[in-house]
Amino acid sequence: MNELTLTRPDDWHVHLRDGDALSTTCADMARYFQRAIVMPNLTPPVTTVALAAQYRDRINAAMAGLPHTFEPLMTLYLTDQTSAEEVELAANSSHVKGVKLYPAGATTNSDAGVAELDGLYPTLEAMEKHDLPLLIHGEVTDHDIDIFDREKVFIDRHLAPIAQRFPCLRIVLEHITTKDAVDFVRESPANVGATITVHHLLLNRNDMLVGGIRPHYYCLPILKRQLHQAALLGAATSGNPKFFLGTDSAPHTTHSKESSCGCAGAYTAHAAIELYAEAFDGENALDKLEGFASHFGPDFYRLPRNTDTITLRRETWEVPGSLPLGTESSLTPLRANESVAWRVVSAAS
Ligand SMILES: NC(=O)N[C@@H](CC(=O)O)C(=O)O
Ligand SMILES: [Zn+2]
Ligand SMILES: [Zn+2]
Repeated sequence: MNELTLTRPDDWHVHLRDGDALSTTCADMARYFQRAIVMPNLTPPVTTVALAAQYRDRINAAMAGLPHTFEPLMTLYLTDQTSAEEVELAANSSHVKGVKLYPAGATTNSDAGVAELDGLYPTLEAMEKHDLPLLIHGEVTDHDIDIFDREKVFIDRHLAPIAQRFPCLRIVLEHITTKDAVDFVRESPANVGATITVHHLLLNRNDMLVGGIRPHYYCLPILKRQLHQAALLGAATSGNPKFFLGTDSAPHTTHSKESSCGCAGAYTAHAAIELYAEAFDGENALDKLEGFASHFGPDFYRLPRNTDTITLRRETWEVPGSLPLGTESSLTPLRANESVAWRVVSAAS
């Protein structure tokens, strides 16, 4: 297959950042995605419906003048202080589509996250009652737990009990990286789903660490061994509607990643749907891309599927070595100075 037409896709997990950065992060997202679930890990974090509305306005303002715009779907950052009233307000708002749980210290800008998960139960009860999805960065932060085991231990210690106690709560385990996560989600009821990034489909820890350390492949949860990558590819291309597209495109300046203590996050928004096409092509599963990229996400979030299409063609193009991040900074995108095998040739609307 050399050409593929899909319902226009959406991205169910992205970091757009704020301020000046929005001018480039939004433009990259608006290339082909119609909607995106926007992560709330700003400094300070987006903790209320009012702050989310202001952030959405800044995103929409940054898109003025673009040929195509996308619709930002906002999220709240869950803290020990998130009240049942705020949850109800969010559920009744038109713009907030989920609440994001970051275990304190688990990832970039998660210092305000939750330290004691048991204390959250009244908030989760309100979310279940008002049918507001819980989105999770699923890693424990205990110092004695090896970084490669943190997702599995989170599932065993925290996610399994939460899913059991709140059987009607819709849960998205974000950016899954292990066979353990695939198995947990697959075996859970239909209210538990997962997003999968394109970098976790295309790479494993050997790509990051053999022959030299590649800081632009460093993200959290960290790339795992090849058997986990294979399980993710299997899940994404299975046609199971529990698994859907979430890029976790997370810009950091080149300078802050190429450092003695580099930041976690991979930038993929410049080539996201094209790289997913490569990953699915590698599995001979291009026929499964549309479900994963364009159908299962809106179905899970109970939003309408998009009605227009994009067309990809097998055609090689080069990714620049550096891209602007806002007007002042630059970042190193995934595949910098290398080629991508698929290109979008038309986006009808
Ligand atoms: N994935 C990452 O490595 N980084 C994300 C945060 C996150 O999604 O955990 C970021 O905001 O930079
Ligand atoms: Zn995360
Ligand atoms: Zn993320």
